[in-house]
Amino acid sequence: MSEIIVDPSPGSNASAVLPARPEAIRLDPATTAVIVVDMQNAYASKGGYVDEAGFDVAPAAAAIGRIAEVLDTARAAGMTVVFLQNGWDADYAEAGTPLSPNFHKSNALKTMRKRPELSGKFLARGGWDYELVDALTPKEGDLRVHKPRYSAFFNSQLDSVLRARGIRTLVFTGIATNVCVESTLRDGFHLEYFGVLLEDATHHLGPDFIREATVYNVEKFFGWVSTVADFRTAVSQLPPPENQKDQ
Ligand SMILES: C/C(=C/NC(N)=O)C(=O)O
Repeated sequence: MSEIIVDPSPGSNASAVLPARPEAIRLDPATTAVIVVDMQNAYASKGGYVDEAGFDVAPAAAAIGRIAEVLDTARAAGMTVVFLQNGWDADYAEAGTPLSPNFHKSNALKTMRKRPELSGKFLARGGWDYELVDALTPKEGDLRVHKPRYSAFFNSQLDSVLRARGIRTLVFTGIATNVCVESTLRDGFHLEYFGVLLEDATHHLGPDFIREATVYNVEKFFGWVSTVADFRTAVSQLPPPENQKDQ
């Protein structure tokens, strides 16, 4: 039996076949975006929100290195890179009132209410916590999209930014595997995007079984699962895009 290769953009003349579970998937750089989910100090640095709320941020360091590798490979192939940044305005109007479930479920808001000395510190635009980690600074041509909830498809510019570029496939990296990464990949599925999770370029919040649950969900129901090494091997074989030739 021949290998099944899922092809989100049939007819493209330059594409890479990414080994993935449950099937290989074809990546056309013109219609593929790498999505970097919330690689902000809040989620990946000591002293940020997640650390202060009692989660382990140490494993984020390994994810940062692997994401940097993915981005170098993607940019060299001419893929779109989108950095998502989670948070709200400095007055927290976007965070919601007690009529919003976010007010009650956000661990950032809860931690600040419990420890008033931290008030105004977490996930506020303009603050250190909201900023991307230094090691993952966007380069020329990369896009940044602000998001106020776990799924980047709600109350954000993401869908129109992707549609305007003809993007069909989203390759996911970032934090947290089981919260914003999974929420965004799931909503992308319902909007007809093909979602690929690079499982070792993400970090989860909570016990390890929750990471396994996300990987299972993606592989079985919502998309495809692959690795940084397979992404690098497959995508680095592509010719450089026209605008990068002879440079
Ligand atoms: C818990 C949490 C997750 N965010 C994310 N980027 O996955 C939060 O924002 O409070």
